[in-house]
Amino acid sequence: MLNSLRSLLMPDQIRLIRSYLILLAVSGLSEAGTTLLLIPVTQSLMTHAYGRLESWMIVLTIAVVMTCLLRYWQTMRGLGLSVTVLRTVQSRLGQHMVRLPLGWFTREVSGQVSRCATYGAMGLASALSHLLPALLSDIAVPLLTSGAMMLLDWRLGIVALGGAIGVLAANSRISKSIIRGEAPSHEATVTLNNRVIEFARCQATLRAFCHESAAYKPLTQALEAKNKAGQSLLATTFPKVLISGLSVQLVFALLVGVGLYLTLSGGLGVPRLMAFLVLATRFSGGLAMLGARMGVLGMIRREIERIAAIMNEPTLPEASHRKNLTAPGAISFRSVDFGFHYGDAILHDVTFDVPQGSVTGLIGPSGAGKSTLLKLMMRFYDPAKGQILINGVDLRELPADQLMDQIALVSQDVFLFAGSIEENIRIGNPDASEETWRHAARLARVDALVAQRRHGWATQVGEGGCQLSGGERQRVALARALLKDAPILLLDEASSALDALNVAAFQDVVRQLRGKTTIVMITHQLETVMHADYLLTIEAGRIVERGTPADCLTSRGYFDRFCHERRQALGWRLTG
Ligand SMILES: Nc1ncnc2c1ncn2[C@@H]1O[C@H](COP(=O)(O)OP(=O)(O)OP(=O)(O)O)[C@@H](O)[C@H]1O
Repeated sequence: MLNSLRSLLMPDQIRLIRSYLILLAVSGLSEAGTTLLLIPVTQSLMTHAYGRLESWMIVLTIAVVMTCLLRYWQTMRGLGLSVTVLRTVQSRLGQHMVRLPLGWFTREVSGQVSRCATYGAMGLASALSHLLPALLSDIAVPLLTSGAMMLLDWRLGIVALGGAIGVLAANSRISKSIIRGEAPSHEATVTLNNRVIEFARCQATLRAFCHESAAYKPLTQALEAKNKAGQSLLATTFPKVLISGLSVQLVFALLVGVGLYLTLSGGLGVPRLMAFLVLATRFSGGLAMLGARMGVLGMIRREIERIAAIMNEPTLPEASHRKNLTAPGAISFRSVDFGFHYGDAILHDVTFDVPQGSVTGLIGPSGAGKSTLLKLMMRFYDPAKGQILINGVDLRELPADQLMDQIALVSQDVFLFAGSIEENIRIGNPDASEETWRHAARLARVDALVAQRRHGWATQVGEGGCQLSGGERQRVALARALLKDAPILLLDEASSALDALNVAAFQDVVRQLRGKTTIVMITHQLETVMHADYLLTIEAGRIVERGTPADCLTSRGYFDRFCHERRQALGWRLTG
């Protein structure tokens, strides 16, 4: 467990946990020692030795006060530590996830991640502040009380120790089998989380295609599966918990029986029997709690292992030193092969150069691999073979932040953060002056859209930008990308959702940046393509044409067909 914790926490936090454990042990010993003082107190009481009783009562009072103070100190330390640990685990999880290859973020991990970041991290934090103190005290109490019984009569001590070992061994087996049985319930919970996220995200599609979105079948099935898994966990756990409780009661009965037998046979006086019964009650209470908490600890250990498994997912190897990029903006692909999954090739032997400051149009049929090329330029994935270079430097040799400084992206699926239009644009460069960001917004024609809104720049865009139209979202995203002022601008279908007027405005932006910024754009707009300096045509993951639009036309391949189809469509629209 400590090993898993090491991968989640900072070394100084591990040290803090160690010193906290020592404090817990001291506090647990103090509590158990206080319990032990009940022996002389009870004995003095039973033998009417009131003088000694008074002295023992003073010692007991001091011990109780000390235990309370230690408890208070330990509680405060525990709470502070649990808050720190919760924050650390959640932020390290976040930091790690931004370095994972995008391929890891399939839909099916969102439920697992959200469970780990909330339930798992909270479980770990509360284990430190609540479970561990109780657990240590549960360990200390049976240990010390059985030691005290040993002092009263060695036979009682032996029975207590033997009983404790038997109960703990049984409980360890029981908690292991409960944890094994919990796996299907955990899987069902993760699946349910995934379905709930999907249900919330895909409401529009659900309403359009499912007559009753409330009865979305995969969600209903996931709920049923979760219920079934929960019930079956309960059914298998209940008898085990019962056995665990019974085993403690058996040990208690055995202790009482042996105590009574020893008293009746004259081996133990009544005052000692009374002291023993007090100890036996405390002993069995502690033992019962220990059994229950061992099970909870096992569950939390599983949660820690699940978080650690995410933290151990290999990140994309990253260079630590920034490189000197003398003329940033040039992009080169050298014999690149790529597939999202092992053995599944999407791009084959892709080689091309994009000169610095040029405008390059990327065209090709749907599914040919155009967006994948842009994702590789952003290093969302590494190629299986070959090299991708920016200004002659392999992407793998650039630290992630330096690479991200080089590139701005307007993707196919524009994502805006819940907040105002202004905030969404300023994400592109939070330090930009008002004049600069407004200039970027004007270039992307966001000012026109803002002019129609009552709240102007403060207009809220909603989660993911849902309160804006597709074209409006793209203009805000374009302004954000322009504000970043990166040497490379990648545009993926950025004009597909814009109307004719906005397409023209969009082309204006491209014209304005030509020569200063390297632009690679995926577009299906004929006019935009014709204004590109160079074209790259990709079919089935292979570059089949490259050169100026005029060069590509002469090869009478995909680009020729593309122009023909667009002109026909235009003619159809004009006459239809
Ligand atoms: N995350 C992914 N995992 C597995 N396969 C993927 C993934 N993303 C894309 N693909 C597959 O890779 C291929 C290329 O996809 P890509 O999105 O690059 O095509 P595209 O040329 O941009 O298409 P479009 O013009 O329709 O957007 C497709 O067959 C697609 O199914």
